[in-house]
Amino acid sequence: MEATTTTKVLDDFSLEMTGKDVPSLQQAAHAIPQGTRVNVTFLGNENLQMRVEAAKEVLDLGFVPVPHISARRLKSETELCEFLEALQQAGASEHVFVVGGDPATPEGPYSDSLSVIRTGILQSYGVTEVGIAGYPEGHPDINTEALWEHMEAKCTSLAEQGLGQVVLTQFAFDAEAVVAWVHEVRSHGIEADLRIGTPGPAGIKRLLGYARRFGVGTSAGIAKKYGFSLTNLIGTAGPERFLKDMTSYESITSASSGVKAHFYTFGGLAATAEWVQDFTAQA
Ligand SMILES: NC(=O)C1=CN([C@@H]2O[C@H](COP(=O)(O)OP(=O)(O)OC[C@H]3O[C@@H](n4cnc5c(N)ncnc54)[C@H](O)[C@@H]3O)[C@@H](O)[C@H]2O)C=CC1
Ligand SMILES: Nc1nc(=O)c2c([nH]1)NC[C@@H]1CN(c3ccc(C(=O)N[C@@H](CCC(=O)O)C(=O)O)cc3)CN21
Repeated sequence: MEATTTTKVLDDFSLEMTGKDVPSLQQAAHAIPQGTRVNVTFLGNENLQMRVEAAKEVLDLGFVPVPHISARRLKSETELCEFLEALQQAGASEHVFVVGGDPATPEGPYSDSLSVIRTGILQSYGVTEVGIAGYPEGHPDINTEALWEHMEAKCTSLAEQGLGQVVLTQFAFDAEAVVAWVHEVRSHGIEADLRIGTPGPAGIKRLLGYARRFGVGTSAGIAKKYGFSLTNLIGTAGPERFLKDMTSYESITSASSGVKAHFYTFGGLAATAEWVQDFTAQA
């Protein structure tokens, strides 16, 4: 009974890969349902060609590519247009995720995702749906009020442009924080689907490293939620407990919740895909 509701958020789950993960995606493909959305990150150490080739491979393997666009990493409007053009030619421009980007100073004309959305040029390259970021555990450098203001402004602009919207969250470890955040999103009148960033199974050291890098939670808090000891970091940890805790709330599992899981794979695409497969089969 409990397992069935837990796995409901795994229906139509999505995954994330980097441009370097193309061989891993090929290896993992057997374990991923056709039509699954696969997001392609926009990392500073990868280029347009790698991002486009990854999106194309996602498509060729029968999945739905969701390329990321990092506003602050774009050096010019030309770079934005070149990327969108290449994606459109590959048939991979329908869904995109537009995010601010980590550079402390913007590298070009866009200081935030709203300015990319407001250019109004996304749909001229075949974009029909835009993902935006959400932060159930807050953001280390952006105050919470600004996050809500920007989320509302982005949703308004997308609606005005007739573009679909989905909120994809930063990965989280605290199920209660996610549940509270889902309520808050809805109380802001935002009806978009919510894809909850979930860490795929990974070595504990690696998980804590990514959490520190992106300012999510604290090691002590994560250890407590996941039930491991900070004195022994050997071994891997998966999101079983996080998903079970989150889906013990009807607001998450009800048919109208619009809540789905999105897995950050942290270099373990096949491990994550197989984990979802096993977890669903055991339920
Ligand atoms: N959620 C995720 O999966 C990912 C999140 N990020 C990071 O999330 C942050 C914000 O992205 P969005 O939510 O799209 O915000 P946004 O672009 O909608 O901006 C919201 C507010 O935060 C400010 N801001 C944006 N990026 C900033 C930064 N790096 N440093 C300081 N202030 C910043 C903007 O000027 C604006 O006032 C960025 O740092 C981004 O790199 C990056 C990649 C993936
Ligand atoms: N603020 C913020 N910025 C981000 O860039 C970001 C987030 N948050 N949240 C999670 C996603 C996941 N992201 C990433 C970023 C880098 C790798 C990465 O460095 N991968 C290695 C290979 C894997 C490894 O060895 O750990 C690589 O070489 O690219 C993976 C996922 C980026 N993302």
